[in-house]
Amino acid sequence: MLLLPATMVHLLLVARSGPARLLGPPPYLPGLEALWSPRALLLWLTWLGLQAALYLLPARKVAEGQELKDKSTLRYPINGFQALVLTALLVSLGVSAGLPVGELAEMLLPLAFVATLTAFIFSLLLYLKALLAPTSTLAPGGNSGNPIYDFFLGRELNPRIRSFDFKYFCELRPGLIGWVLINLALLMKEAELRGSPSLAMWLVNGFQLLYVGDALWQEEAVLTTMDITHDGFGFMLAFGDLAWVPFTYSLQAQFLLYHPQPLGLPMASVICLINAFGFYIFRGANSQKNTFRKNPSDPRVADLETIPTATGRQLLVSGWWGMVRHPNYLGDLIMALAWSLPCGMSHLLPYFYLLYFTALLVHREGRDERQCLQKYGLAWREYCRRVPYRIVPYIY
Ligand SMILES: NC(=O)C1=CN([C@@H]2O[C@H](COP(=O)(O)OP(=O)(O)OC[C@H]3O[C@@H](n4cnc5c(N)ncnc54)[C@H](OP(=O)(O)O)[C@@H]3O)[C@@H](O)[C@H]2O)C=CC1
Ligand SMILES: CC(C)CCC[C@@H](C)[C@H]1CC=C2C3=C(CC[C@@]21C)[C@@]1(C)CC[C@H](O)C[C@@H]1CC3
Repeated sequence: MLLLPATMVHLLLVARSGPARLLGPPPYLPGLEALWSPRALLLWLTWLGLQAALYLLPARKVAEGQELKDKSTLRYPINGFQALVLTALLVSLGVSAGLPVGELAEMLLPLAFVATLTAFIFSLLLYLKALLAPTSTLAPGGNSGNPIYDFFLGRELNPRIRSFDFKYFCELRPGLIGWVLINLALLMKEAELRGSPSLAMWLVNGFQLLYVGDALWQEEAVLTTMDITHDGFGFMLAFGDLAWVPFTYSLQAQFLLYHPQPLGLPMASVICLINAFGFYIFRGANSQKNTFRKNPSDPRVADLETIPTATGRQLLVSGWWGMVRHPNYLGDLIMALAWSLPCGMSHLLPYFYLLYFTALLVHREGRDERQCLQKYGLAWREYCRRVPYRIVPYIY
């Protein structure tokens, strides 16, 4: 809990330092005056308020989540993409009225600090709220009796006030949309400093906007992820969603602002192809599974080979899910590589996301395997026999 915020601050400091050495010591230790700013606090609270207001707007659809322990289901508004578009409109209006969005680039440190503070306070409130929650609403993990462990993992599965779902809100809105807004601010700052944004900055902005736009367009799919169906809402997700995502996922754009990299058109085209290839696998695999889970007789998936399980559900064993057991992770990792390549090969720092993400997905894959083995038993073993590789064909 201390190491994660410290790592984030280290990354922010190193990205703006001359040598930009990921593995070196931080260039300096920031004093409280560099971290604390009432303006950053006000900006951050306004941002959270705006995203909460957009969440409460009428949605194009209200989706039902997975069945809970007590056989009930929760309802979720599907209006994340709408929130992204409305935020973009508001930011465009602000920019045309002279709002200095580029200045955000200089406020990242105090903003990351207030986001971390918010995550700590929020997690504490969530922990206290869980003390009053009925046992049926608690998450399978995160209720060990060890307060530090439970504070980290989160005790309540879907903490809500009326229909406002805190975990679902945080997972997709303030952090994910904040990430692309920070990228945009870095792009505008670069244009201000150097006359126009570099090609590398355009690519990083474009690729990551595509990723975030896609996540919000496919918002309903998040309802079946283990974060929503299995994990409690505690410090790990609160900090991950509110601070880690916007301030470390934008590291490549931060690096480019302080360390401009030459990028020619031929190399840029190759990088675009790599991103497109990763996105094709990522989206293809995710859509195939989502379509199949919604309706196995859908003509787009009806011809795929499957393994029956004792639960009545089937497992896909051909198509994307017959290639490796987590084809979506493979696509995601290929995209992560494409986001770092525009930053050149001179530094390790822009590759931090790729390294961290590999570790996160390998760990996540292990967790998912254990849950699937528990859920599907012998059928899962048969699936593993038929599809022996986890993420990368013939390698892992
Ligand atoms: N950028 C980031 O920081 C992160 C991105 N992600 C991305 O989010 C997306 C969702 O990831 P995540 O929730 O981890 O995992 P998945 O979308 O891969 O979901 C795993 C679930 O899929 C179902 N499943 C597994 N194998 C099969 C099969 N052969 N046939 C049918 N169903 C199967 C099982 O659930 P069931 O059988 O119950 O349906 C399993 O529990 C991924 O694309 C991932 O890359 C994830 C984490 C972080
Ligand atoms: C702080 C820790 C080291 C780890 C925190 C993990 C979180 C940052 C991630 C856990 C699962 C996530 C998902 C996404 C973003 C990152 C977190 C919140 C997506 C929303 C990214 C876009 C994809 O299309 C869907 C993802 C679902 C899981």
